[in-house]
Formats: sequence, C-alpha cells, structure tokens
Amino acid sequence: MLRRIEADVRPQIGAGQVAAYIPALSCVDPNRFGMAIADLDGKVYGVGDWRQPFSTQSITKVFALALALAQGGDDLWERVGREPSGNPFNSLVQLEYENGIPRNPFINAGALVVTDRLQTLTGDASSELLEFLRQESGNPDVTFDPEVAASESDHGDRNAALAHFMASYGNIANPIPALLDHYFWQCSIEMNCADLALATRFLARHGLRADGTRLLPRRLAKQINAVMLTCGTYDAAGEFAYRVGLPGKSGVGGGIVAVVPGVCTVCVWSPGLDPQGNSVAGIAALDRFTTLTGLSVF
Ligand SMILES: NC(=O)CC[C@H](N)C(=O)O
Repeated sequence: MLRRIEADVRPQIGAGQVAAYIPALSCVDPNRFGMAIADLDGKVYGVGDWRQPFSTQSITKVFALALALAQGGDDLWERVGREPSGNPFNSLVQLEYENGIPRNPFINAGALVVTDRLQTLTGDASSELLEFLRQESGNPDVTFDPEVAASESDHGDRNAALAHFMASYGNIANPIPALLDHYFWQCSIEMNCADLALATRFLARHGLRADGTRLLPRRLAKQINAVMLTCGTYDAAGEFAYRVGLPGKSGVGGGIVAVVPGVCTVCVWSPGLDPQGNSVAGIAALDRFTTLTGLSVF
C-alpha cells in the first residue's frame, strides 16, 4: 500500500517551495519523499526516504505540549487557548487583541508559552524533549542540528518579538534569551519518518509510552489529538481535516505526523511546502492513505 501511495503522489513530489527563512533548510532537495507507518506494538513499515533524517521543526510542538501537560497539568490552559487561529503560524496580530494569550499551542506564540512552561517544570526544556524523543523512538542517535539551531537564532527576530510581546502581558515566566534558545534547539531536532511515527505512538495508544508506562491519562491523549486535528496545520487545519481526517501536526521541514487513535501512527516527509507551510506531497500522501484504508476518524 505504501508503494501505491508513493506512486500516486509522485506528480506532487517536488511541488511547492522548500522553507527559505533559514539557509540550513533552503538547501534541502525538494524531491525527497518518505513515509512510515508504526503499529501500536512498534512495528514500522516504510517507503522512499523513510530513514533519512530531516528537520522536525514545528512537529516538536506536539511532544513539548504532551510533556508540559503530563508534568504540569491543566494549568497550562490558562496561558494558551485551544482554538484554530486562522492566521499564519508566526503571526503577531491576534496576540494584541487577545491580551497576550496565544490561540493554541501549535502556532509559534503558543509553542513559546508551552516551552516556557516546560522550562519552569524541568529546568532544561530542550534536553528533556530530546531525551523523550530518543526513548519513544528507540533511537539514541536522535539529536539536535546545531547549524539549524544557530540559523533559527540568527533569523529569530519574529519569535523574539512574540516572546517579548507575551512577556509584556505577564505570560512568559523565564528569561527570554534562555527561552528562545530552548525553542530554537527544540525546532532543530532531526529525526526520520520511522523515528517520528514511533515517537507519536503514545497518542495512538491513548497515553501509553513505548515502555508501557503511562505518560498521559486517556483524557489528555484525546484532548491533544483534538487540538492537533483543529490546529495542527495552522490556517490550513480545516482543509487538512477535510482531506485527511486525522489529527496531524506539520513542520516547515516538510514533515507531518498523523494519528489513527487505537490503530497506528503515520509520518510523511517531503520538503516542498504550500503557502501555509505544510508539505504538499505530504498532505497528498495522507489524503491517499485515509482514502485507500478508510482509516480516518470520520
Ligand atoms: N511551522 C514551523 O515549523 C515553524 C518553526 C520555525 N522554526 C519557526 O519558529 O518559525
């Protein structure tokens, strides 16, 4: 089935624009495509470049959210909302109208609040996140890409503006330079499709980690999946629900993870992005996946 999906989406591979806001991402080959499916027991099936590491970027926002909720509980929701933003992921405009409370945890402003919370809870948000991803993927080689992290920092004015703006409303607790560092390191984590499909499994397993221990109560796993469905692909979340019908989270590295609760997880990677910053071939592949298998939440 994966081979069939790859063949079906071949005309779209290379379509769109590779992220160009930092040099480290702009040189990625747009013709790459990989896809992996992990079942609940951790068996992985893949096609194409599924073992090629890529920049996970905003996909890490899901894992940071899960850790912040697991360790700090529902208080987080006093500082960040759960509604789709209908605006680009790095937009500033809504924040002023809404008194420094970001619409959801998956736009940059919301993710900065989540990382701030994780930093308060753990004292080392990005290392905590990396360790979690290593454990859940079973791959000790999952690592930061220092070049991407440095590039994010060099071109980080907008994220810095978001953080300072929220701090003016009292919605950031940690020193901003340290918070931004953790956020940029978080964005720089490199993983492949297999790693990401495996690491996302706790959301398909209703909160159970790879080792069988519980990360999240069932309720929280359901809630994170719901926020992914409504907010995981920014101002294209409606279109993603329409075409794919699964909780999903994208990143500007061209990766997307999707969850079929109680069944499996999927990760697809292809660097060409649509204007909303989501992988063109990635969405097409997930669209084919749910159409061919009938495995959507609807
Ligand atoms: N959508 C994304 O993947 C955005 C992540 C990117 N590093 C940023 O903060 O702008």
